[in-house]
Amino acid sequence: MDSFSFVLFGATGDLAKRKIFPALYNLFLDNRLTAPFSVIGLGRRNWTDEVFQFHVKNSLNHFSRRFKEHDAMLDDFLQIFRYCALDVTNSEGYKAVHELILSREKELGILGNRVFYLSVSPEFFGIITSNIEKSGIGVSKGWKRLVIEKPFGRDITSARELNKKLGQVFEEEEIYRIDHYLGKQMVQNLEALKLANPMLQSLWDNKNISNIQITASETVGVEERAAYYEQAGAIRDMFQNHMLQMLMMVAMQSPEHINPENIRKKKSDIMKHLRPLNKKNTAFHVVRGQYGSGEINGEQVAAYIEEPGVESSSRNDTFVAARLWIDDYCWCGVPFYIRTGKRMKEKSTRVVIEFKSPIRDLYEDNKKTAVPNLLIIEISPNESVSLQLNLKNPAKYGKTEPVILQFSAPGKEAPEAYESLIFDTLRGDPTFFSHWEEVELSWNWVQPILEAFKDNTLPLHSYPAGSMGPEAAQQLLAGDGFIWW
Ligand SMILES: NC(=O)C1=CN([C@@H]2O[C@H](COP(=O)(O)OP(=O)(O)OC[C@H]3O[C@@H](n4cnc5c(N)ncnc54)[C@H](OP(=O)(O)O)[C@@H]3O)[C@@H](O)[C@H]2O)C=CC1
Ligand SMILES: O=C1O[C@H](COP(=O)(O)O)[C@@H](O)[C@H](O)[C@H]1O
Repeated sequence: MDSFSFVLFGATGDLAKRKIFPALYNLFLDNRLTAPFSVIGLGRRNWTDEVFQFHVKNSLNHFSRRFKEHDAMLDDFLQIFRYCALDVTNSEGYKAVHELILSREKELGILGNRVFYLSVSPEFFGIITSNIEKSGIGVSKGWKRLVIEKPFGRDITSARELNKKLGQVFEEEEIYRIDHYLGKQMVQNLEALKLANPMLQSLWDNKNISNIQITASETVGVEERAAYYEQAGAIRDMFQNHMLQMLMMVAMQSPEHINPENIRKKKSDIMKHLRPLNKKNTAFHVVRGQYGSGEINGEQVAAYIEEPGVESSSRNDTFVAARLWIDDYCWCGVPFYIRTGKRMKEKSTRVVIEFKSPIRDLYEDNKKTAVPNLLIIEISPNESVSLQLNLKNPAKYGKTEPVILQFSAPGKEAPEAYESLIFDTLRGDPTFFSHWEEVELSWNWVQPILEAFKDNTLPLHSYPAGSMGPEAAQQLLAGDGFIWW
């Protein structure tokens, strides 16, 4: 690993304290940050280095499971942090940032490699990159990398505009677009599951698979994010990015050689073969929902339209389900079902692969008890891979019964998503970041849905909080002879 400066815009904000500082700390504790490095936090608040270091310590106390008071490693870690007050819209302010970066590079022997991490509202992405260029802080003897958070635009037009702005300062290879789902160990494992297991690889196609389901259900509601969520809805918040990224990871063909370029190409190929929606057929393939009041874990919760900051007339989507078709030789004829929603029955992100069921024909007597073979990949929170098989139970006179073989992945010890994504940024591995081509193709695919939602040409189904979404989402599969697993 090279030495580097980590310049964090939005260092006083929520994401920095919850995810970025704990991720850096874990990497530090694990000796994965071996070369000299400097962290420079930026925000509008008038903080000193000491106040900033105290803030980082507090964040670790709350959000890092490895925090220990009075730890020598902790003290060493905090000493690396410096703070500079900056209003990102004021180009003059970048001079002080530049001086601080240079003086720390000199002091620590850092070779000019710089990460610019934009943990700020996307409205600032353009102005910050332009000021990085104007101020000269992007010019050094080393490499430069830009890390940005979602949302990347709010539709195809704004995403293209944003990308054009970033492209004036950074090359595509220098831009690391975070989709934290790509940092989850089980999403990264989707690739290995196929590639390292010829048995599964040989079954991964339309000859053997009847349908694939991807679910991300959450029990939380809109929380304190109504201002953002009212503009986003489930379609922009989860579907366009996390859900489509998981689809690409599940469906992509194995490249001959594993490298970031080949993986990206294979992922983009999936998006290129997604059958496009249009105004007429969107209602047939997409279900829009919004939670009503209900009960979750024994507690009564309010309807979406009663949440603070939400208009009582809001028709925003808190649930989306869709049927997608990939028109290529491998997946032709296999429906992919995707659903995501807030205030659902359980917190679970999972991929279920349902295999075709010849057993029903072979064992007439067992028609009612035999189930299809399922490969269930639980992405979070209980990382695991399970296989549902049918076996005869001698205690029940040889009746066939479903049995589950399960492997539980070591969730707690594995690096968290941000840890592995920040580490990949530092070592320059873009495999698990969203490439512009994938982002553009994703926006392009969801665009008719955005328009249908805006024009209200799709019904808005209410679902009780604590359920698995509206009945219409069940019907989406029932019409094809399937059920959600
Ligand atoms: N929080 C989360 O869990 C997640 C967040 N994200 C994304 O991460 C990004 C940051 O989100 P989050 O941390 O929640 O946001 P916050 O509102 O908590 O923090 C915003 C940060 O931006 C800084 N800021 C705002 N205006 C200016 C300005 N004019 N000049 C300089 N700094 C400014 C604030 O500094 P100060 O207050 O000191 O001015 C603060 O540090 C967003 O893009 C968000 O969509 C993505 C996934 C999850
Ligand atoms: O990006 C987002 O993801 C979270 C869900 O993430 P998870 O890692 O807990 O599955 C979601 O709650 C949030 O609305 C969205 O912005």
